[in-house]
Amino acid sequence: MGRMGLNPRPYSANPTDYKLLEEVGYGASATVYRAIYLPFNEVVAVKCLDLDRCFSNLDDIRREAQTMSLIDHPNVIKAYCSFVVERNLWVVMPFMAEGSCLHLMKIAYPDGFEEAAICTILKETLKALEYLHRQGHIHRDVKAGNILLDSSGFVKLADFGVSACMFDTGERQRSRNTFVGTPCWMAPEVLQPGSGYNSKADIWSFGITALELAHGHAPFSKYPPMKVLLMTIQNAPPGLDYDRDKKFSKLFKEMVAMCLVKDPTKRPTAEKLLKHSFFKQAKPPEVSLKKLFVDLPPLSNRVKALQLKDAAQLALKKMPSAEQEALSQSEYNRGVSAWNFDIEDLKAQASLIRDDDDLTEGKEDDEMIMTSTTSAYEKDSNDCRSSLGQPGISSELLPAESKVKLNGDEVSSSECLNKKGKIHQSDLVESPRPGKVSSMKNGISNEMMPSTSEMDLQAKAKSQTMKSRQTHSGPLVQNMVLSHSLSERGRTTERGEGETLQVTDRAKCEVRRAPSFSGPLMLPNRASANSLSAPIKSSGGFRDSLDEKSKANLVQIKGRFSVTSENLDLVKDIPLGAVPRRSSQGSPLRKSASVGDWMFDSRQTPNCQSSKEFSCNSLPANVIMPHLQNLFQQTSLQQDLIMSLLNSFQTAEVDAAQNGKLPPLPRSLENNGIADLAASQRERLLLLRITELQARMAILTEELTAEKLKHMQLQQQLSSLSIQEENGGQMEGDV
Ligand SMILES: Nc1ncnc2c1ncn2[C@@H]1O[C@H](COP(=O)(O)OP(=O)(O)OP(=O)(O)O)[C@@H](O)[C@H]1O
Repeated sequence: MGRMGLNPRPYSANPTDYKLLEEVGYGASATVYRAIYLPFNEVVAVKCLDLDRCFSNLDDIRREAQTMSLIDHPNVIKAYCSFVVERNLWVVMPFMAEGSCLHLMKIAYPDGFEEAAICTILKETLKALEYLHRQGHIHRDVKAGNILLDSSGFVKLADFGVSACMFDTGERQRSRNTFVGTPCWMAPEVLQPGSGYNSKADIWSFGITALELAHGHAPFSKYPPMKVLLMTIQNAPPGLDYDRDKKFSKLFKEMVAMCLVKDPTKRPTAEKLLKHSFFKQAKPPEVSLKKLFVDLPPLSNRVKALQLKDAAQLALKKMPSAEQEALSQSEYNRGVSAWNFDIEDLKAQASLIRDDDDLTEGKEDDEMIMTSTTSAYEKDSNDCRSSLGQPGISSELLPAESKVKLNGDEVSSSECLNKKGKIHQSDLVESPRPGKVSSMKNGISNEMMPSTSEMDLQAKAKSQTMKSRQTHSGPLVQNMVLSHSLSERGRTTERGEGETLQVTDRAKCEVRRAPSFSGPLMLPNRASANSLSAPIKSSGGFRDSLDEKSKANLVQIKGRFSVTSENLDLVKDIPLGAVPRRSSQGSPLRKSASVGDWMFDSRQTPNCQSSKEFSCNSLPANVIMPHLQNLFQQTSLQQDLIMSLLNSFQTAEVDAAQNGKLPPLPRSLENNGIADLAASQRERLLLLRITELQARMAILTEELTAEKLKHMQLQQQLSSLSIQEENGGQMEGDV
């Protein structure tokens, strides 16, 4: 790799020529440092990509770095050079002293920017997109977190981590049928692999970014990624349509609406969009943007404050993933947010969620902000405070104080609140050793939680009474997918009732690897970092475990969901409310475990009462019969689905055993050398899941049996009725 680009002043590929200073940002796979390039005594940014945490192979990364180096546009960040240092790829770039728009909003503009600033930011970003698209690139990760500002207010679009070349063929082209990007910002066509997409996907993300800049967060950003995915596909596109948006001009609303059209062919190109009247009013960046940060402390201090905030937030949420999984069992019965096996239920849930729910939650967030905002940085402190609480959960429920470790020093969240920007330089990362950057993370830990069963019970009980809806969203890590929503709520409440979270060395974990919602869908080991951003790739894990028949019928793979043409038709035909959920009891038929045939159990022959019920039934048989058939069909379908899920779990276990691998261990435990404990916990959890599925299958089987029985009885009644009718007819004839 080495030197790249057309820069007349070449930068060396020697890591010792760079003095890494403080951290100024981190993403899903990278940490960014302010650095000095010693030969020129020039400030640069060095992005240290942890190659172990990247999905791409080295060739892809090399290509991306090459792409960055060939960029030549004032609104697109270019790479001066890049080179490998141990297991990291260092990419040297211009330093953007004010960081990303996302950082800025998180620190000082939690409700978004005013329209004039948004207009300028968007126009500059659009110029970057217009250039990239003209060069044949799709950026694929347009969002506020990737729009950087320098000290003059100039705007540059960053992060080619997931960009693609429109002219690519073969493998790389095919990879564009996978999920790449960050769920909230992803266009519907990107979320539906197989349909393919092009530069218009960036226009959708651009529209979402406009909403993000207007509100301080992207639409749906508080929901788990899988829900975001469904909402993006099924709901009407978001827009500037609510009361809170009255302050925005018609032109702005119109421009956003043009971008957020589900049919990509109906979206304008970047070139055309730039000509929209909204952008005619844009002021130069140095006029409308510089004032946004003029009163703020230096970027490194802001980043530090955000890290503390993340850490405090994490301290409230974090627990060993095995515990999280166990906790989520109750929720899993019903069909959880991320791992929802009941597609119809999930669709219904998604369609019930309105964007203005976000608004309500936002207000709840705001209500938790404690003090008035006398200075921009004080705002951050307040923001920090607000982030400590789960939206909708009152401050009394929060622990008295949560402590985090920052570079070895224990810092309490209240200190974070009181610091008001006065973070001592000594707190800062000084100069990480080349190649060791990924290990220099702020540690945070929490005390071991109560036992799984205890927690589960309490979470179950408390989740019933919690009014607030789960509002996190975040990385869909394979081992953590069961951990969201209800379980989180239960846990938070529980902690709120007197449990003071403490830091122990035993359960250290990395702040940026925490399950932060509104983040990426990701595979295990993929770090969630930017809190609000990271790539998403389909796991395909579930697909692999489908049987051959299912594979043959496979029409779509959506993350962990595989929809087959077979079950698609059936699912389509099932009326939503008709799916039987209760368990019927006393079935006379039992499934033989050995042969799988239906056996009649004489001890459980229905009593007279039930027969009477049937005979008293005033509904004619021809009305009941189709309904029963329908129920029968649904129950069979559910049984099939459960069987295939069960198979998939078993296959996964067998595979793991054959490969000598267990499912990935919870990172915090792994780090603390108690991997064995974690492995056995995971085994227990898998067994639990299997048992639960089996129990569910047994219930469904019983229901099926009951329906079959009713069917038989109705048939008997029908035949006796027809015999009676025949006899009656004959008697009339005789008379
Ligand atoms: N040149 C730069 N100057 C200053 N800050 C930067 C620079 N590049 C990146 N950053 C900061 O670092 C953060 C992470 O960088 P980046 O987005 O490139 O990492 P990433 O791992 O690709 O993240 P993600 O995949 O989550 O988008 C940015 O959001 C920004 O705040």
